Amino acid sequence: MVKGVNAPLITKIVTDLVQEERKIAAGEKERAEVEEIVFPEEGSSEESDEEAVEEAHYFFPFSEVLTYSVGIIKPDDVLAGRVEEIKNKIKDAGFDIKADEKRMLTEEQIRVFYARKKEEPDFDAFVQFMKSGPCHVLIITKKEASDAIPQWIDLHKTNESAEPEEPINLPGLKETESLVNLCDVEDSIEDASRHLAFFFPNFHTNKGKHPVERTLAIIRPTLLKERRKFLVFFFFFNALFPMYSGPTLILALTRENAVSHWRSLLGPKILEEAKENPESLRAQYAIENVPINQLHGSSTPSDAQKELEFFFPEEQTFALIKPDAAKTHKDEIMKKVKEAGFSISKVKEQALTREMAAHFYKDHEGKPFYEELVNFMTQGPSVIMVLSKENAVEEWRKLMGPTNPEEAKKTSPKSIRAQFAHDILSNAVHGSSNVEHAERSIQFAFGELDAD
Ligand SMILES: Nc1ncnc2c1ncn2[C@@H]1O[C@H](COP(=O)(O)OP(=O)(O)OP(=O)(O)O)[C@@H](O)[C@H]1O
Repeated sequence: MVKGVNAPLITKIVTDLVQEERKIAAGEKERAEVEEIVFPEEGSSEESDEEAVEEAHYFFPFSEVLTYSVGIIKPDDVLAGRVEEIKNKIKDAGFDIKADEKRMLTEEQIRVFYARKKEEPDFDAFVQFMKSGPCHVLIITKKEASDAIPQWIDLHKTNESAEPEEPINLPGLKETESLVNLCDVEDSIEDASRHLAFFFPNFHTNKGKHPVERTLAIIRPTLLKERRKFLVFFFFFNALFPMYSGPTLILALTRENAVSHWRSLLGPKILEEAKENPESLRAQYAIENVPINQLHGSSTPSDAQKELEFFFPEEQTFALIKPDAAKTHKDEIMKKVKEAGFSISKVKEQALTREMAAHFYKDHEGKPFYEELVNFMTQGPSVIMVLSKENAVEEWRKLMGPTNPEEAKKTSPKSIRAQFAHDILSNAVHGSSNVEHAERSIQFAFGELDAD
């Protein structure tokens, strides 16, 4: 019970507010402007423009490095169930594993990868050994923005030059084990990129002359309300994922050196200083009698990363290329995945067990096509992937297209199912239907089962 309050007045206020909300929802009234959120500006990270430019070459997103290596875990270690252990040691040594595929290597692949050893007397026997069982082919990167390869070279060199009794040891490795012994990696950057193209033709490393970078741009409420035409400007950037958060427009802008480029277009953050440069956007779009600048841009690539992760968090989904499509259209489908902007966080080729197929399709148990579906899904290797992107679950479903390829051809002719599906059962790809399913499937396919 509330005492000492003007109940009729409170009732009136609440009723008025509800009425107002209804009018806003019906589009009859505009919402009153809310107090502006002030974002930390460049001052929070006192870095010069030069430094920002300097840092900008570590292309965004997510501090990925430009150099990748291909590593091979040999059949004896795979047979002995040591793959996870070796992968963990690679990670503990500061490397990141971008992809992992279990494969039977062909003689050609072995001879190409180990070309540097071809003069060794027992090379043919070694090739036969490598063909004796499945290997794990890894894409390895260094986590920080530094080159992955030199560290492998260092390890290799140290290993070769050291006394035989004193192999280099990394923490956690047995005396006779070095990373070089555990997982073969090529010696040079040139070899690395050649092998990457050879083993993972569709793995996109973003190695361009002008690496693409992203930055966050914010158009503050007052300007947004007054100058909507300003948005035309963003055609000069590749403005992705426009999102309205109340009355503020938040954009992820993409181009080479996006952070420093956007900052230089904005001009100084202090309006008085900006006005000295009338070409600057902050000067052009200053609002009379409003002392705050109307446009925000990330100060540095690392600030951009933090801000973008906050406003556009990356999502993961579970995706699978079904057995018949994996056999016939794998490369084309992987290409479409890349072109749609997904990063492939994990990938492996594996034939589903009945248990796995039943797990992925448990909602369909009892349906007339269930048995046929499980049989179909277990008939050969599938390509199993974790895909990352903003809004990944929905985006992947959109890229897959409708379940039935006949419908897909009509409504989404560019979708994977329109282009590569055979029929409603054999429809090329699978994707989780929501984030919870995706998490469970990822755990099921790459967590517990991998550890077995
Ligand atoms: N009527 C049907 N006849 C035969 N197979 C079917 C039929 N309906 C669905 N399927 C199979 O079952 C799978 C799961 O069906 P669901 O309705 O969940 O489709 P989806 O969500 O588009 O596909 P997925 O779950 O594979 O991503 C389909 O991908 C397809 O292989």
